[in-house]
Amino acid sequence: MIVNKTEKILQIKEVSVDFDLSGKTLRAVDNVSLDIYSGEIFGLVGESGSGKSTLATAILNLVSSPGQITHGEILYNGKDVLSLSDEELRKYRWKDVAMVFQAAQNAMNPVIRIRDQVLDTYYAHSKGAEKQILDKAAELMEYVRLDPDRVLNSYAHELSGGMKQRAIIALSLILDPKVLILDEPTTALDVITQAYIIEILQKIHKDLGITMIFLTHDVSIVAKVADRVGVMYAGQIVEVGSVRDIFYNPLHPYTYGLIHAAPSLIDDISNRRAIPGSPPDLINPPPGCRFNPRCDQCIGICREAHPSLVEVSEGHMVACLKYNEKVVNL
Ligand SMILES: Nc1ncnc2c1ncn2[C@@H]1O[C@H](COP(=O)(O)OP(=O)(O)OP(=O)(O)O)[C@@H](O)[C@H]1O
Repeated sequence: MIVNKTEKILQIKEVSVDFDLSGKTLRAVDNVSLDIYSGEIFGLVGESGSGKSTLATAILNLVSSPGQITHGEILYNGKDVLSLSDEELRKYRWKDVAMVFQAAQNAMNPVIRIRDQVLDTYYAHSKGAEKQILDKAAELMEYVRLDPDRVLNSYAHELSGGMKQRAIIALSLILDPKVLILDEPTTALDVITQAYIIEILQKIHKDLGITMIFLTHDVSIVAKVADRVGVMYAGQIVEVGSVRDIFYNPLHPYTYGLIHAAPSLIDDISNRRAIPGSPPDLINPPPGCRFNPRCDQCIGICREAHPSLVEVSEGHMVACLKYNEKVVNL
């Protein structure tokens, strides 16, 4: 797949999302700016609670109470997503940008057959003849290597976890979205099924030219599939770069820690190093760099000054005071 680095299909500009929790504000996404290029696979990695899912729901303008997008702009092909009418939003979701939610298998409707879930989804976002929609659903089921007759006539509980996940991926493609967001698409599946689903997603990407955003805490998946990677920590983007930049030349101590904490089957487990401590409470994050309490390279200024995201080489950006010019020159 050729990535067109000049065509930004999504532009996320200084977006913040707050959750109002009994008078206290939890900022789950803090001033995030990110461009997604047409045709790429973008991997967004970070520990649980770093804000990946919240950012994805913001892209769909689907943040629900007590959450709210409190700042910023999201553009899809230049169109302002946050000011779309309800009708425009219905079309935008699924037709322009579709999302496979985390643990979506468990959220399938247990009392209707998959074929009816396909039709319900389709009619919630568009119009069409039933036969045509079901023919297309059958094609997509075959595409994800499921038996269309069997699956379309099944209830969710009649399918294995891996089959349900593939059925949901097929369903997410029913309205030909241009961008597909996958939130932990392989979590809770065994490693063989994980590899199978990743292979199917890579084929979908190659054949359909669809832009994909993978949200995951599993850096090994991202290393395998992504063109570019964004690293999130405590609601902020701390590093963005090509997969090569991130895995061969990680600049942020958190990125380095995340990569070196990941278990590998071929590597000696004793080489793995867990990142000490845990992510901060987002209601009351530490001043300065949010990673400073866990960072082995922390210097005094890191507890006071907030690092901004700076470009250190083409397309490789990092938010660490070591790379902020004024601080480096101190
Ligand atoms: N509906 C909600 N109400 C209150 N707080 C929320 C809500 N949804 C998310 N949060 C908070 O926002 C922060 C970011 O959560 P989010 O689910 O976006 O992270 P994540 O990186 O996707 O993690 P995970 O992979 O575990 O879902 C967390 O502190 C979480 O507790």
